[in-house]
Amino acid sequence: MNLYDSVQYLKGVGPKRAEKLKKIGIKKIYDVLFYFPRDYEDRSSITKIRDCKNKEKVTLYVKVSGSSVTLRPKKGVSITKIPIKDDTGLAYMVYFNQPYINNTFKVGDVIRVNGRVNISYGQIQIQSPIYSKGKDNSRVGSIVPIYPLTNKLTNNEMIKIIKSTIKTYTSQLDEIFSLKMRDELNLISIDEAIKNIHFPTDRETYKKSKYRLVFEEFLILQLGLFLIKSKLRENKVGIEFHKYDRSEEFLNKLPFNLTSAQYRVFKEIKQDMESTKVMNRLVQGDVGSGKTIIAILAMLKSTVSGYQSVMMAPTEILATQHYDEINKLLKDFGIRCELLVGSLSAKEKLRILEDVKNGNIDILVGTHALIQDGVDFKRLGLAITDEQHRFGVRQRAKLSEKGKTPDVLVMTATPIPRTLAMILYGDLDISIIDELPPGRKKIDTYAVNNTMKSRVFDFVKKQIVQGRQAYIVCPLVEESETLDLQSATEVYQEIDELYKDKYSVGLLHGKMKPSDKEDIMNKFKEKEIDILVSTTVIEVGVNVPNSNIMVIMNSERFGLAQLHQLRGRVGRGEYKSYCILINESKNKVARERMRIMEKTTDGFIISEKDLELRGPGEFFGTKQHGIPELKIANIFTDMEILKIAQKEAQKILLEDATLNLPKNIKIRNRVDKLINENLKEISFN
Ligand SMILES: Nc1ncnc2c1ncn2[C@@H]1O[C@H](COP(=O)(O)OP(=O)(O)OP(=O)(O)O)[C@@H](O)[C@H]1O
Repeated sequence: MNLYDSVQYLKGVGPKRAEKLKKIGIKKIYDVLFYFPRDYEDRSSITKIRDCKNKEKVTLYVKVSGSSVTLRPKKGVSITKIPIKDDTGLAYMVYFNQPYINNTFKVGDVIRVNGRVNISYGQIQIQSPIYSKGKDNSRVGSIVPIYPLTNKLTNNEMIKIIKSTIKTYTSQLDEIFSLKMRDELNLISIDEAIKNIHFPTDRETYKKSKYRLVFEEFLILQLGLFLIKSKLRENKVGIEFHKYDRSEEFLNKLPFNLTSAQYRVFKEIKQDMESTKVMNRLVQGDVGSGKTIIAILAMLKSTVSGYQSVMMAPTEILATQHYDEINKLLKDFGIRCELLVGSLSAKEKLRILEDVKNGNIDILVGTHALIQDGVDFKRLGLAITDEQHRFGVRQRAKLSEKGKTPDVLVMTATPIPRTLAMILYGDLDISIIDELPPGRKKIDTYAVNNTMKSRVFDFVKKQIVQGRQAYIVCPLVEESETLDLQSATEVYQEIDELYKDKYSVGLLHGKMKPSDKEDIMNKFKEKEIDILVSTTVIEVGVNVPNSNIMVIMNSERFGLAQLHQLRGRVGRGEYKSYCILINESKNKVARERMRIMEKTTDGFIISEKDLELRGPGEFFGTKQHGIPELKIANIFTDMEILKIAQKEAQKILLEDATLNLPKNIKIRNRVDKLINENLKEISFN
C-alpha cells in the first residue's frame, strides 16, 4: 500500500472509521500524516504526590498500592477509588460511575496517570485520570497532541491511527528539498518533521518540525502564485496601448503637480499598458495619496488608443464621486463617461447599455451593477476596481471577463504590509504610492472619554463658525444595519437638537435610497449641510476638502485600518484638520489602539499594529481573497518564516523560472498539485 491509498485500508480503521475521517478531510493515508494537532498537552513532566496542588493538572508516575474500593452512595451512582503510591506519598485515583475500572488495575502495576488534583479532607485524589501502562506513553508521559476533531472521533483514536501510520508510512514520504538546500536553510527532513509535529519529544524538536513544515507550505504557495503570475503573462497577448496618450496635456491642465510617487506608479502602469503583456497591477496607496488621478490617467491612455475603460467602486457614493471627478478632469478631452448604478431607471440603464455596446461610451463607472449580464463592451481595454478589499477575486475576474484581454488595475487604500500583500495578491504586480501630496497637514487626533462629548461638540461648533464642515460617525453596532441605523438616528437627533436653527445637520446611512444618499452627499459637497451624521458608508474614498473635523463615536468598536480610513476623510484641503475619537476603552488593548491612532497617521504602521493587536481573523478575512486554507502556516503569526520562504522562492525561480531543472522536479510536482487543487480560482482569472 502506498500513501495515496484510501485510509480505509489502514490497520485499525475500516469503512466505518474511514467515513468519520472523511468528514474531517482525511481520505488518503497521506492526509493522516498531514492532519496536524491544534494544540499539545505536556504530560511528560512528572509531579511527585507530595507536590500535588489542589485543582492542578498533574502527571504522576506511581504504583498501584492496594485493591480498589467501590462505594455506592446513591442508587445509580458509584465511586471507585484506587490507591496509588510513589516514594513521597499516597493518593487515590477516583472514577465516577465506572465500576468496571476495577478490572483494569492490579496491585503492583506501574502506571502513569494524568488528571486534575482534588484535595478532599487532606486526601489527594486524582479525578477520572487517564493512564498508560508499561512502555506505552502515548497518552500519558509525553507531550500529547490534541487534534481538531468532531465529536464522533476521540483524540485517543486519532492518536492511535496517526501513530501506526507514522510507523509504517513516513519512510515513503517524498523529500522535496535537496540536502544542500536543507543544510542552507536549516530544515530537518520531512519524516523527522512529520514524526515530531505529532509526537514531539521536547520543545526544540517541535519548533524545528514546525519550522520545516511552515516553510514548506509557504514556499510551495509562493511558487504557485509566482508561476500563475508568469503564466498569466505568457499565455495571453494583451493590448499594446499607444505611447501617445495625452498625459502631458492632462497634467499641464491639473492645478497641482503629481508627487514623485504618483509619477513612478503611473510610469509602471504605462510600461505595462504599452507592452503586449496583460497588466495585472495593484496600486496601494494610503488614504488621500491620490490614487484617483492615476486611474484617470490610465483611462485616458486607454481612450486615446481607441479602447473603452470600466471602473468599479464598492458604493454608489464613491462611484458617483469618481464619475464627477472624471467628467471634471476630462471635460476638454472629448471623452464620454457614464455612470451605471443599481438605482438608474430602466430606461436610462437601457440607453447606457446600448451605448456601451456600440462603443459610444468611452468610460463606464459604476458599482456591482457593472458585472451583471447584459453589460457588454465593444472594445474593453482597461478594467479598474477600486477598494479591492471589498470585492473578491471572483468579482474582479468577472469584470475583466467583460473584455477579451483587458489590462487590469486594482486600487486599494488598505495599506498591507508588503510580505502579506505578496500572498494576498500574489497574482498581481504591486505599485505603492508611498507619499502624500505636499502641504497636507498632520491631522491632530485626540482620543477622549465619553464624558468629554459636550466639549467636543463645542469644538465642532467653533470650526463651523469658521466656515468648515464636520463628519460625525456613529458607532458600528455588530454588523447589524438596523441597529447601526438606530444608533445613527439617535446621534442625529441629539446633534440636530443641539445645533437647531443655526446649522444644518444631515443624516446618511446605508439603508437610504441611493438617490437620497446622493442628494445628501451633494448638499454636503455644496456646503448646504454643515454637519454630516453618518454610519460607515462614508468610510471609503469620500472627498470633501472643506470638511476638517471628524468625530467618531464609540471608536473602540472600529478596527484601526477602518479608523484610519475614516480619518482620511478630513485633511484633504488647506485647513488644519482634527479627528476626535470618542471612546469607552476599558481594556489595555483598546487603549493601546487609540494611542496608536493619536501617535501616527501612517497607514502602513497602523495596519501592522492592527494586525498585531487584533490578530489574524479580524484584520480581514483571508477567504474572500481566494487564498487556499493553509494547513499549518499562519500568514500573520509566521510572518518571519514567510519572508524567508519568499526570498527562497525568488532565488529558485531566478535560476529556474519554470521549475524544470531535475533538482526542482519534486518541488514542481507539489506546486502543480497546489495549483490544480487550490489555486484554480486565481489561475482562471
Ligand atoms: N499630487 C497632488 N497634489 C495635490 N493634490 C492632489 C495630488 N494628487 C491628488 N490630489 C488631490 O488629493 C485629493 C485626494 O485624492 P484621491 O481622492 O485620489 O485620493 P485617494 O488616494 O483616492 O484617497 P482615498 O483612498 O482616501 O480615496 C483629491 O482632492 C485630489 O484632487
